[in-house]
Amino acid sequence: MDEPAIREQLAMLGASLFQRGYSVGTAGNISVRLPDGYLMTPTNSCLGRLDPARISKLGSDWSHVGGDKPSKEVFMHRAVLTARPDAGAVVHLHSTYATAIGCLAEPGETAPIPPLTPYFVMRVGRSLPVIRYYRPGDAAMESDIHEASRTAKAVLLANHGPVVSGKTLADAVAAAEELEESARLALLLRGTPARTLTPAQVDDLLETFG
Ligand SMILES: O=C(O)[C@@H](O)C(=O)COP(=O)(O)O
Ligand SMILES: [Zn+2]
Repeated sequence: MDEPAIREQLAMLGASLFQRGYSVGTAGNISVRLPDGYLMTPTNSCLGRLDPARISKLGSDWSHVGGDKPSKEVFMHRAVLTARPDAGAVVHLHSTYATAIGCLAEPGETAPIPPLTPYFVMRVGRSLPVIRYYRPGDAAMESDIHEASRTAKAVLLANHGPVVSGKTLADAVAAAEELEESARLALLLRGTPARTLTPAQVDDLLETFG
């Protein structure tokens, strides 16, 4: 896909997330890797009303080269995209159930959502590291997120929300949606003797689809 098509897709998927309640107000931000840099949602923009032409463009050195002022979370996105060379996009949301889990889990935990269903394992993977609280936009979060992202497709920011990567923008959005539904399921089943997938079943999924 060329850059104009990616800009259109970003606006379309942002609107889709917004319309289905995965993002409210001006919460969340999205980045996409390009051959010559990155696209990023502008700061204080609503994912539901992105103008493709005004989406921020950053150069390969992450400097702002076009469009509106980028999200204040450039460091968050840079942390993931530099740790995961195969990742083409990053989606950060404040989706309700994942954020709730991020308020319950201890920083340092790596599996705050149990492997209840195959699709969670297939989309998000074995681990979802919980990163300690940082003030939104704090550049200090970059090294923690970078380190955790070397071995995890997604991380959960304590008391803030999920940060999810994917090979493509569509993959990252699908994984963010799956993470939210799995968080919802985990909270629905909290305190019950729900059966989880076994380690062997998780291994089998990752070997087959990972
Ligand atoms: O939580 C925050 O403030 C940010 O992480 C966020 O979600 C929106 O910030 P901008 O992308 O700068 O609008
Ligand atoms: Zn945020």
